[in-house]
Amino acid sequence: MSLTQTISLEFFPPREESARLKLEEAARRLVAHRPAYVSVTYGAGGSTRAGTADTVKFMQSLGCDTAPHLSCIGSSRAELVEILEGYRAQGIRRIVALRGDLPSGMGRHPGEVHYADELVSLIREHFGDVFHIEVAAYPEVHPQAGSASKDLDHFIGKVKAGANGAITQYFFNVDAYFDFVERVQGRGIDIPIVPGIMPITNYKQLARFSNMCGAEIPRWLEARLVDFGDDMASLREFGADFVAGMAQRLLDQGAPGLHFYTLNNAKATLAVWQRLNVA
Ligand SMILES: NC(=O)C1=CN([C@@H]2O[C@H](COP(=O)(O)OP(=O)(O)OC[C@H]3O[C@@H](n4cnc5c(N)ncnc54)[C@H](O)[C@@H]3O)[C@@H](O)[C@H]2O)C=CC1
Ligand SMILES: Nc1nc(=O)c2c([nH]1)NC[C@@H]1CN(c3ccc(C(=O)N[C@@H](CCC(=O)O)C(=O)O)cc3)CN21
Repeated sequence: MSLTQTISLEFFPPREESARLKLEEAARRLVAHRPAYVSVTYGAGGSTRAGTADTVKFMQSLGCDTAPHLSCIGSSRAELVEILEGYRAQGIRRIVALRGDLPSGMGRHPGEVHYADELVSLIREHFGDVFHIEVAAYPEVHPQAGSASKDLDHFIGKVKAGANGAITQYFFNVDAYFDFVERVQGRGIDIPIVPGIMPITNYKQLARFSNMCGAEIPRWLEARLVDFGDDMASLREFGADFVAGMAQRLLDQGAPGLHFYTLNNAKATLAVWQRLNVA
């Protein structure tokens, strides 16, 4: 790793007491390695806005630079501004600005702010440069995008609206990442685009989520993962080797850092780090 490459972590708000203890333990273990910042999801997997606020406070209590995710879908401008005012008052200076996932079965989504670029504009309009803003990027193309080029245009729109950096959807094809970065740079944009890294610990869960969010599991990788069946220990070992190999190539070929989707599980992320030589 070079000195400028950053490691950041993502957590999600727990839904119940046992999950809260798990999150707190995982966060303490991972934060000991001093990530550049941590992010906390909003609305993912049935979590609530209050859950994000609590988890954000907990991460701040550990001394972390903390970036709450903020989804705009279904919220009014006034609600979004109110949330941001609260964050500013509690010392938050970094936001991950997202559209958010559409509740399934809905057609055109309600609310006043429909896409992430409008949320970025709203933040800049009301708060100037108070917040450092990260947005999402899709090296394998967002599943709801009309085309790869339209998706790229929408990404550029978010940057022009004022985003400082981007975190990618997870992927298992390194070439897709570098192709995306090249296309963005070809449009004269040079914000850091940090690969989002998903540890592999559970094939069925990974397959379900990947199908939903449009991340491709390459055929050969899927076949290898399926082969482990119920042998979770071997699958985790193979998964950590694979993800670490990919992460190392990303760093070696110039990615500006790595953002780990920890899923509130310290072990899986630590297993990748051990193989990476970053601790
Ligand atoms: N780092 C993270 O937390 C990541 C989160 N996600 C999730 O993915 C979901 C999608 O959010 P974002 O990427 O922020 O949404 P976005 O608003 O940037 O894009 C969503 C979709 O709408 C299209 N689109 C964007 N602007 C448009 C416009 N003006 N007109 C027509 N179509 C437009 C895009 O091409 C894309 O298909 C979020 O729920 C987010 O949580 C995905 C990847 C990484
Ligand atoms: N479209 C989309 N929405 C998101 O919320 C999102 C992304 N993409 N990509 C990046 C990260 C990854 N996120 C994820 C990825 C997987 C699970 C997942 O597998 N959840 C489990 C439950 C996890 C647990 O409770 O331990 C599940 O079965 O759905 C959750 C959030 C959240 N982020």
